[in-house]
Amino acid sequence: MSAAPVIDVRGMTKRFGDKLVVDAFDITVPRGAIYGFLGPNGSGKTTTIRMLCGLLVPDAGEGSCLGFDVRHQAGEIKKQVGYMTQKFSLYEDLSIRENLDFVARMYGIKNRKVRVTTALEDLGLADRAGQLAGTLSGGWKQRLALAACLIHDPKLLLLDEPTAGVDPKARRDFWDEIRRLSKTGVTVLVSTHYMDEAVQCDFITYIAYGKKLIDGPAGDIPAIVGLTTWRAEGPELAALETALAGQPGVAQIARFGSTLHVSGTDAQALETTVRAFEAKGGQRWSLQPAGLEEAFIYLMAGAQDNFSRDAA
Ligand SMILES: Nc1ncnc2c1ncn2[C@@H]1O[C@H](COP(=O)(O)OP(=O)(O)OP(=O)(O)O)[C@@H](O)[C@H]1O
Repeated sequence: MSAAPVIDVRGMTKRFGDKLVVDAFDITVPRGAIYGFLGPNGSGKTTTIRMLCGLLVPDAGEGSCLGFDVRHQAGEIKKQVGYMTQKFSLYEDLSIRENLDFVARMYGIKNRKVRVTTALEDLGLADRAGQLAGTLSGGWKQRLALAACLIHDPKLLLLDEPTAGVDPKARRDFWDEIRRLSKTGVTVLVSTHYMDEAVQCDFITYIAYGKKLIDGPAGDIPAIVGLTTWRAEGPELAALETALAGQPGVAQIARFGSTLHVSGTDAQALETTVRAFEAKGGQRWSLQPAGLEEAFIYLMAGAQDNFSRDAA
């Protein structure tokens, strides 16, 4: 029997004043999946996550999270979800151990001391358990935050831009941990602005202005976005890039190592442009299977603050 989805909601809607921040959002997240949540700043990702874990009451919409009704069983959901907020939300003037112990107390964990000690060991921080959280680097703070949101063994992790501002090595370590958790059956919904994180997800959903625009298995996203990509190799790529900008069919030019990937959604117009450049000689051109990287760059290229016009 296939397991029921861990999140299954429809029509989730939230307004703040007269601003429609999340507009009839649907999502179905299978058990054990890593689901990437992408979108420009201010597109409603945090608001959606907060509705899913019972911290915000939706104005409309229905469904379940971990088998509990999102509208009427928020208390149950909160107990069983691990939510890592965008901003470090632990106590900077408590030590690492004290922070974990505090969170473990809140969840009423049995064998609290043992659990905290295990979490410290898993975190690689057992030697520095007495260090104040406020003195940790960004990467270690993020690991501490992850350990805190795992202390009650949640079956669902909601991670809101968990690696913003941490270095690539810490990000890789973090993702190794996320993949390990996913293999044990933990389900993960993670919002991100990073391509190297998006490519690690099994599914991706993309929202803008509170509306879902794209949703599907990560491998299907390039086809859904509908990009055609041509690859140019050879000398003088910087000059080529400048010359290509704004040409018919060229929506995006991205440098990948020593090649240029030129993409657009109008395959015909793009090919006409590419053939014209090819005829001039200089670079070798080949059609490149559409990849998630190009699709991600394309989606995020329009990523300005969605509601910035309202702030004026
Ligand atoms: N409590 C609130 N009261 C009023 N407006 C809010 C509130 N919370 C969020 N907003 C607004 O709702 C919109 C969506 O915000 P949200 O934080 O959900 O977006 P986001 O996609 O998570 O953004 P980011 O990627 O920058 O974290 C923004 O315009 C934000 O200013």
